[in-house]
Amino acid sequence: MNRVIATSGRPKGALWRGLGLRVLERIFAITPFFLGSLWLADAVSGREPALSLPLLGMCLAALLAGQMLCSYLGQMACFLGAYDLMIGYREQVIDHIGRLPLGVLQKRRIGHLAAIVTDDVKRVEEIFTHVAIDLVAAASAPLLFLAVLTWVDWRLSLALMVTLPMAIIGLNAARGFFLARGRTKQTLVQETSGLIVEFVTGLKTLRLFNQTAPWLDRLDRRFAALREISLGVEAWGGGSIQLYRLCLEGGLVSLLLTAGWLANRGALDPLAWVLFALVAGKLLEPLLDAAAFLTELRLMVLAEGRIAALRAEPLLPEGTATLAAAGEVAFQNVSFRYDDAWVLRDVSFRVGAGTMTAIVGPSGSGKTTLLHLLARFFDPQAGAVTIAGRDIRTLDTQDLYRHLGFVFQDVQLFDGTLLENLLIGRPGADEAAVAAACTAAYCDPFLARLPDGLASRIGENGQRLSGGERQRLSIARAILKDAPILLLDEATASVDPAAQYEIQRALSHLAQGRTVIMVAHRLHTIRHADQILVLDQGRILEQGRHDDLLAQAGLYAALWREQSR
Ligand SMILES: Nc1ncnc2c1ncn2[C@@H]1O[C@H](COP(=O)(O)OP(=O)(O)OP(=O)(O)O)[C@@H](O)[C@H]1O
Repeated sequence: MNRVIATSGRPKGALWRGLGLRVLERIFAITPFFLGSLWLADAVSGREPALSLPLLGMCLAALLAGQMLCSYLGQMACFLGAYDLMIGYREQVIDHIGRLPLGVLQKRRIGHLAAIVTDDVKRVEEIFTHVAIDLVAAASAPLLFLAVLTWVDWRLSLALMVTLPMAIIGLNAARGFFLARGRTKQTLVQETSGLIVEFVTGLKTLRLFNQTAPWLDRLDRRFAALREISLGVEAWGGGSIQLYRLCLEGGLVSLLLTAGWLANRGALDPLAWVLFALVAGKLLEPLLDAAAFLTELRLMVLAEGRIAALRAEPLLPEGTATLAAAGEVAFQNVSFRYDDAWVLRDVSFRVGAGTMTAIVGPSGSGKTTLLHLLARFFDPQAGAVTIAGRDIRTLDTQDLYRHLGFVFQDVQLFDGTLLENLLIGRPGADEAAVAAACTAAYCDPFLARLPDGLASRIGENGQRLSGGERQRLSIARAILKDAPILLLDEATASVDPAAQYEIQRALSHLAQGRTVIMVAHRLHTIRHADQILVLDQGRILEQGRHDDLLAQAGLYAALWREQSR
C-alpha cells in the first residue's frame, strides 16, 4: 500500500479522514452495548442510574445518528481519496508504459500488457476503495473494546481471545502456499488472455491455414490448467479461511466454558457476564469478516506486484540535448544482441545528409534491427549511433523523433477517420498541406472512391483499407511530418506490381531532399541509391554503389542475378 501511495504522488488526506470516520462508525456501533450494560448494572444494584431512561434513549439515538453520519461521510471520503489516489497511480503506470523502450513493447504480448493496465490496476484500486479501509476499520474498533472488556474482566476476555493467535498462525501458514499458487494462476490467466487476443487477431490467417482446431485445442488445454490451479487456490485460500473462522468461533465456546467454571466457583460477576454475552458476538463479527477481505487483499497484493514489476522495467536513459539540424547519420562500431547471439557485429557506416542508403541482405541478416537501433527501439551494447555527430542516447527522445520519419512494413493505423490518421504526422496541418501530401503519396485515387473522402472511418488498424492503401496513407503521413531523416522498411513488400509502382513513386516524392535509410528487398528500386550496404549475419559484407557492387561479383551481384532472372 505504501508503494502505491508513494507512486501516486497525490494527497492522501481524504483517505485518512475517511479511515478515521470509518473507525468512529464502528465505535458508535458498539458503544450502545456498554451504555446499556452500565445502565443495567445500576438498575439491578438498586443504585440511581447515572443516565435516566430518557437520557439513555437520547444517547442511543445520538449514537445511531453518529454511526450513520460517520458511515456516509467516511465512505464518501474514502472513495474520493481512493479514486484520487488511483488517478495518480494510473497516470504513473500509463506514463511508464508510454516511455518503455519500443523494443520492450514489441516483445510483450498485447493481451498481457492490457491485463496489467486494466485488470490489475482495477484490483489495486479496490484495495483502497473497499478492502483495506474495511479491514482496518473492522480490526481497529474491536481492539479498542477488547481493552475495555479486559478492564471489566480479564479472565473472560482471555477466554474469548485465546483462540485468536491460533487462528492467525493458521492463516499465515497457508499464506505462502496461497501466494505461490495465486501467482501461478495469475501468470496463467495473463498468458491465456494473451493467447486469446492472438487467436482473435490472427483468426483470419488461422482459418485460411486450417489451423483453428489445433489452436482451440491449445486454448482448451489452457482453460483446463486454469481450472485446476483455480481449484487449488480456492481449496487452500477457502480452506485456511474456514479454519480461521472456526478457531475464532471457538473463542465463544471457550468464553462459555470459562463463565460456567467461574460461576460454579462463585467468582463470576453476573453484570460482567451480561456485558460479555452482549458484546462478544459483535466483537468477533468484524474479525470474522476480515478473513474474507484478507483473501481479496492477497490477490490484490499479487496484482500490485505485477504492476511494480512492469514499472521496474528499465527505461532507456533519456538525454537532454537537442539537434539544431539533422546532419550525417553514422553507426560507429555498433554491436547488438537481443538475447545471447549477436545480431549486429561491429557495424560502421556513414550516411551523408540528403543522401540515400539502402540496406540489403539475406533474411535474418539484421536489416530491420539496424533501423530499429536508429529509432531507439533499443540501445546497442557496444558502439554508438550518431546524428550530426551526437550520440542519439544523449538526445531528448522527443527531439530525436522530430527528426525521424518512418514508413515501416507493419503500418499502424488507429480507428478513426483518414484525416485523423494523417494528422498524427503533423497535428494542426492545414487542408492544403494534407491535400498536397495525399496527392504526393498517390492517395487521391482511393480517396476519390471513398464516399466520405478524408472523413471516412477506416476501422480498427485500418481494416477497411487494402495493403497498398495503408502503405500510401503511411507515406502521406510521413510527408506531412516532413522529418529530415527517413527510415523505410520493406515498404513495397506486400502489394501487387501496380500498387508497388505507385508506392515507389510516392516514396520518391517523400525521399526528395531527405536523408534516407531504406531496407530493400527489390534491388531494382535501389539502383540509384548513393550507397548500398550488404549485410550478412550481422556484418557489413559489401558497401558501395550498384555498379561497383556488381563489379565486385560478390553477394550483391549474386542477389541481383537471382532477382533479374
Ligand atoms: N525482438 C526480437 N527478439 C529476439 N530476436 C529477434 C528480435 N527481432 C529480430 N530478432 C532476430 O534477430 C535477427 C535479425 O532480425 P532482423 O529482423 O533484423 O533481420 P532482417 O534482415 O530484417 O530479416 P528480414 O529480411 O527477414 O526481415 C533474426 O535472427 C531474428 O530472429
